[in-house]
Amino acid sequence: MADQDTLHRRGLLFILSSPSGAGKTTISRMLLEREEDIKLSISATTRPPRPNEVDGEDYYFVSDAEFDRMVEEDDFYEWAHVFGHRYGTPKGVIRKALKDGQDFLFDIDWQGTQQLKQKDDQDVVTVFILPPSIEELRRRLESRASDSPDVIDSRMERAKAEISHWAEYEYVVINNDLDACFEKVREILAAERMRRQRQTGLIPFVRELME
Ligand SMILES: Nc1nc2c(ncn2[C@@H]2O[C@H](COP(=O)(O)OP(=O)(O)O)[C@@H](O)[C@H]2O)c(=O)[nH]1
Ligand SMILES: Nc1ncnc2c1ncn2[C@@H]1O[C@H](COP(=O)(O)OP(=O)(O)O)[C@@H](O)[C@H]1O
Repeated sequence: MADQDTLHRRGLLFILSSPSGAGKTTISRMLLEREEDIKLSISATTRPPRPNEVDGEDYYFVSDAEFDRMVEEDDFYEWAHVFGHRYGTPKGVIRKALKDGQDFLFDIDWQGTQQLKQKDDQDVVTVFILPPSIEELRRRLESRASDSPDVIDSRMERAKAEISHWAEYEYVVINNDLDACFEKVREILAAERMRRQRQTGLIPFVRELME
């Protein structure tokens, strides 16, 4: 947002994707806690909540019928089937807030990333988080202890498919040491905020020099 050290600029859509278990939820939470002026884009999903999840904070947990209605009413920027459930990004206030310089964080998969890039390539920044190894990915999924062994197996299969899309992203960061990974993600955000194309206003002395 505009202050004495920054020019007025458009907001950006900061997308973090990773195979399930690589750490994007953890990194998203750190970013929202420690970084000012970025809001989470909260998705709607037909998946049931996990015990620690809160409706309206982690997701909008909706029924199949409600999701159908939202699709019919064109309420989504994009939506996709993932693990047998549906997930979508409600348009809500996003478009207007971008103009005012509000940044949004998206924790979405490669399908959603492709759709958002098609709709709004200039505002999108894409970051892919990789685990240090496949074995470590399985360990993390097991340590999260929120899924049955069958679900973990299917998440591992899906992880391999998700990883095959890594080359479609602008940035790739390996989540080995959590704090180091977080700092890299934060540096990407800081640099992207300063891109000249995002600046929509000139400070007076620059405008005078341009005249
Ligand atoms: N396309 C799309 N994918 C989403 C959306 N919200 C979440 N996802 C993806 O759905 C997948 C499953 O999410 P979740 O059930 O929370 O498990 P997670 O793997 O622990 O994040 C993840 O890959 C998310 O990135 C959305 O709005 N659109
Ligand atoms: N760098 C890391 N080292 C060790 N464990 C991690 C690291 N990053 C995340 N984890 C743990 O791995 C599990 C999966 O992380 P999570 O953020 O839920 O992944 P995702 O959202 O990508 O599915 C969680 O239990 C989390 O605490």
